[in-house]
Amino acid sequence: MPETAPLCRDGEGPPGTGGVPDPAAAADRPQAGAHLAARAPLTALRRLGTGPRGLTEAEAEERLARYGENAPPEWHTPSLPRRLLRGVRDPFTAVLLCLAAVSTVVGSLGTAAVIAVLVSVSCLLRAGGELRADRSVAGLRALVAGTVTVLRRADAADREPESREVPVGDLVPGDVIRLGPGDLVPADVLLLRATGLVVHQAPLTGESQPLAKYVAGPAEPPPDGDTRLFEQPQLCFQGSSVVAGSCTAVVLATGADTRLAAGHRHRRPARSGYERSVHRVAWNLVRFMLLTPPLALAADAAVSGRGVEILPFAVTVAVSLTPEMLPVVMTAVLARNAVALARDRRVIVRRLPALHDLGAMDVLCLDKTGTLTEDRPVVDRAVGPDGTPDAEVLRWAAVNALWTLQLAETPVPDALDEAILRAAAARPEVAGWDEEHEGVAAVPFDPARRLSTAVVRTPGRLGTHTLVVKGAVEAVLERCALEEPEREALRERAARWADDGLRLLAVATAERPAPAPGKNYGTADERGLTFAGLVALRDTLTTDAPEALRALRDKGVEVKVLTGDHPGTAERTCRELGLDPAGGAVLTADRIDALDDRQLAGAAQRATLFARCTPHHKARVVAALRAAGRTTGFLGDGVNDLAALRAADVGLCPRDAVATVRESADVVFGERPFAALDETVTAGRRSGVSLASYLRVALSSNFGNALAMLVAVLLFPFMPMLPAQVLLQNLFFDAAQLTFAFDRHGPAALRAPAPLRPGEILRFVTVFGVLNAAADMATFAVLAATVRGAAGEAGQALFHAGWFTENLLTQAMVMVLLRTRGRHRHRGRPGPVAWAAVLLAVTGLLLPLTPLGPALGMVPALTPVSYALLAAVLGLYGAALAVAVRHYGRRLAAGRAGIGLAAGRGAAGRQP
Ligand SMILES: Nc1ncnc2c1ncn2[C@@H]1O[C@H](COP(=O)(O)OP(=O)(O)OP(=O)(O)O)[C@@H](O)[C@H]1O
Repeated sequence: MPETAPLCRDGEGPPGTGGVPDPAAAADRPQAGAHLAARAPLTALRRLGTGPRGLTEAEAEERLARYGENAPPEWHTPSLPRRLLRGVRDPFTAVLLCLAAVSTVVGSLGTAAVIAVLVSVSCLLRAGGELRADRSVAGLRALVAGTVTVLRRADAADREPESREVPVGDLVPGDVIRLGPGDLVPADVLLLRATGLVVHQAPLTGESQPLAKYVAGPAEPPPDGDTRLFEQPQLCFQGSSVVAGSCTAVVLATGADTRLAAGHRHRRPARSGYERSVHRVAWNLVRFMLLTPPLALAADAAVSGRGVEILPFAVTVAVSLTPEMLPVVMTAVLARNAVALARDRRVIVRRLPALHDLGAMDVLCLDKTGTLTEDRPVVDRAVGPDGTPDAEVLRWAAVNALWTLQLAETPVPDALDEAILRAAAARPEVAGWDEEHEGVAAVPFDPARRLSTAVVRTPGRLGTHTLVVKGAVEAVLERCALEEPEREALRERAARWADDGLRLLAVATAERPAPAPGKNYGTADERGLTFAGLVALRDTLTTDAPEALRALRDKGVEVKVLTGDHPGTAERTCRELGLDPAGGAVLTADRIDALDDRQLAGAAQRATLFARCTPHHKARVVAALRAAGRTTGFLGDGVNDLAALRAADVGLCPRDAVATVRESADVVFGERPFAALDETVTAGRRSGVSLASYLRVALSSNFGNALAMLVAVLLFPFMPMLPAQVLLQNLFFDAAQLTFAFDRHGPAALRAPAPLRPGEILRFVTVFGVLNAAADMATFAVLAATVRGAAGEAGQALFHAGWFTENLLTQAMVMVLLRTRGRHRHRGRPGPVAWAAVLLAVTGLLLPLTPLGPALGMVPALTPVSYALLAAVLGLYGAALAVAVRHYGRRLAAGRAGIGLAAGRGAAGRQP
């Protein structure tokens, strides 16, 4: 807050109008917010057919029927046709459609028809899967839907409104609501009163700097155009969040009429880290696919002089590279794990792809208060400047808590204020504290300033006001008129108590002459204060936190604590949790400030505890960890955690977190977070491992086949497989791969974070693709040597049948052997992938024998010698695959350990 920022005076809001709604005047449509905002609050209230005391229940009900539910735009899921259209925009589908067009032009209608079937099946499966997944997420979202504090009256005769919580969806234009720190602005609203209000409007404007909002004076010019509208001080919009301060406001527009809904229609959701990795792999493949037909044509023309007659085959090779089932498997895996988490552990995954990031997470940052502690602190003692018990200190602390709560109209007190009010109410030595003072002005608690201020009339001294300031020890002491040694001694006492695990608040007061009418208090008045004393509070650790954090560390997730609290208190908490803060040095906010981003990336990796953090520090630390290549999660519950939560790869919060945090989090825990943390991470890993398995299997098999076909077309004077055969076996392989969505994994595969590294996947695909192509080449050699008259039509039909069978058998083998990375094999009953592989192998063996075989140009009349030789090729390929997978798994493990060591050493060498 700037030094001159005003402290709001009580009663600055519009005077009451009697609140009788004027139905005849309620002609303004709710979306006409701009011109309503240009009017004085009273005129706007009248136009909306409401008053400062809100609507009656009957009016609210009638308006709800008229304007509909106040559902945020992201709750509206697109229809099936819209999803189908979106599926066509997928790069693979687009390439397939281009290839179908080329096939049609060159007269290969069969190929075009099969591609069309492939595209339709994959688009339908994908759209259906997405629809199901979105429905589940919408259902889960409803479980964490927020509420808002609204003023409503039972009927028109009822003069005093009741302030109560209603679901955000029930809000209607004309409702009068109250918002406090951490609240999400639930609709487009016009401020009636505001105290120190600061909102974050990034979801609407992209502007990351929070903006002060206040009730504009009559001299303010009216708004013109949308950009100005967001800057209007008296307007707040759905989707913004309250960073600090509080307000009473009237609802102008809800649901589809809000500015957020209007903007949302044109916005695409941002991609998660995991989605970006998949996208990178996909684009590499698309490039290869686009290169394939011209390459095949050119090479064939050079070697055997054939022309465009091989184009259908070249197109088919490109088609066979596509992992058509990628979107389907991805959506199905995510939805399945998310639904299981919600059902079994009451964990709600609000953004499905976040589950992958959770699986890849290797560092989890936690805020202390409310997450690691129970958030029900109790006052332990209150002492004066000399360290002896002093009831006056508790009295002033309670006065501050009461009046900041009342004047700032914060909907609920925070845990520390609540504890102070409880203690003051229970102690006879401070009896009457709540009647002695009358509040004048207040600035509620702000985590960036770390203090709150109330101004009260001084009893018995007309024209004198008392400023009561309460907050973090350092923040209050630096505003007190103290000699340096005295200040230092107080700091040391606070540090000693903090080491004992006590949470400390300092209290200071100052008497000031009441300002002249029209003049406000400013933050500059919070100087030269008289130190009153310290209030010490005790907080207990969440019982299941130590065990859950140990389990997490055993799974390779590093734990770091980021807190606004005193380093001593936080260090003690860390020790009780089994974390060793001293091992990596405690980073306090002032040390963080002294580091640039690069230095912070190193220091943040080493430290376990970050104390005295403002929201900005927490976000910087999270961003620094991400910049250092760590997949970072953040678990927090307060408004001071919001920026960090948004900066993290994956944001987590408990269900009772403040509304903005709940809306920004990717994962919301329905019950105690630590009871379900382990399983949530495991579910994330399960989906990450499933998807990586699918990519490994699909891509290396497709790549190997394409490579073999390209070489074969150059070696043989005929096509090694007819386009229809390639596409059919592609279809069978695709169908079998759908089972990856239901794959089971052994504990070993889930023991470490499961990131998707595009480079690693592409290297794997290249190595195993070449191995696959080598097996195919060996098959060609066997068939060429044993099939007599291969150049003739009958010989070709034999050749095709032989390769068709061998190809499906190798694909089945790849599904089983490349599914895991050697060491991670799941032991026990065969899972769905194994069964699908068996079915695929049986199809490969039997299909050429059915009437479909000859219809597709295959005659399976191979000699026993051919069969024996093909079996030998398969056996050798299987053995080579098993050895390569084992070797690869070992190298990967060694490489990761090496990387880990190197990073650790490097980081240790760089001191900030
Ligand atoms: N209601 C309050 N009034 C005055 N001072 C407060 C109040 N709440 C917190 N403080 C002070 O401000 C400091 C920072 O508070 P903040 O809410 O940012 O973090 P925290 O609650 O200490 O920890 P965490 O970041 O783990 O949630 C607190 O340690 C405390 O000293």
